[in-house]
Amino acid sequence: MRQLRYDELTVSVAPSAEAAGAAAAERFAAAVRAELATVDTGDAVAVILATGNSQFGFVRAVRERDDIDWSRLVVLHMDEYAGMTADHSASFRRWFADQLLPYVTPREFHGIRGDHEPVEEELARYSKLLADLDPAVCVMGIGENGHLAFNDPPADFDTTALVHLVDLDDACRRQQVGEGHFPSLAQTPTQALSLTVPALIRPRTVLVVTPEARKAEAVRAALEGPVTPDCPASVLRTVGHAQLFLDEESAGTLRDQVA
Ligand SMILES: O=P(O)(O)OC[C@H]1O[C@](O)(CO)[C@@H](O)[C@@H]1O
Repeated sequence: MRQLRYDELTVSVAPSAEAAGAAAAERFAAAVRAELATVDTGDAVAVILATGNSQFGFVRAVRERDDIDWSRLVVLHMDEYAGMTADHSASFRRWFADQLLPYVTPREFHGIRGDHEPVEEELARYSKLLADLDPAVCVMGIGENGHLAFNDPPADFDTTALVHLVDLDDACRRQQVGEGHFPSLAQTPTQALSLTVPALIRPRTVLVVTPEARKAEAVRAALEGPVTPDCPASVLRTVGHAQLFLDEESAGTLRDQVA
């Protein structure tokens, strides 16, 4: 795996999406073991995990590992469409029900109830969970528009909120149609509940898994462009405890291969 560095950010380039996910899963397992060693025996550690096609390599690798004590992990996630029921095929809670929970049994899994009314109550509930559990590790992806969770550009880097209601931009919504989650743009939700950028980068270990050629432009902007809310993922270059896992395709347009 090639190692690059952009400002404070370590970037690892794996030969394939599967290898990038496996490398992130190995780092995740090590970070979890280190965190568990710092708490009392029997106590749990909270982690934030992402969903989406970019996370398949990671989730497939992490659920097969035998060195993660899931009984001592509390799993949170980072976003859900507003109004979305948990059984809809595009629901991010459904993603966990399909991709992770049949394979491993965390002590607790807390889904974001996108369909809860009023939405302010759900934002407050999830914000309190995050504040109380203080997650130690976050694993996420980068969207085609450079977003982190559902923080589309321009993202708020300075908010003191942990979870907020956001409008989804057309690029983000088009990606969801392109991936087959919704039949058309008109049927794609326009709002979501999302962890904020400060909440996503607050954990002591931040692992970002972003394979595939369709992410290459967002990756190039995040690493080689300015650090700006117009490219939300560029904030990762200011985070000393983050590591980005690419494959050769998503790293394919990087001009300055900084060793
Ligand atoms: O994996 P995808 O679908 O490319 O998405 C990248 C990021 O966007 C989201 O799917 C939606 O915000 C995140 O959960 C994920 O980390």
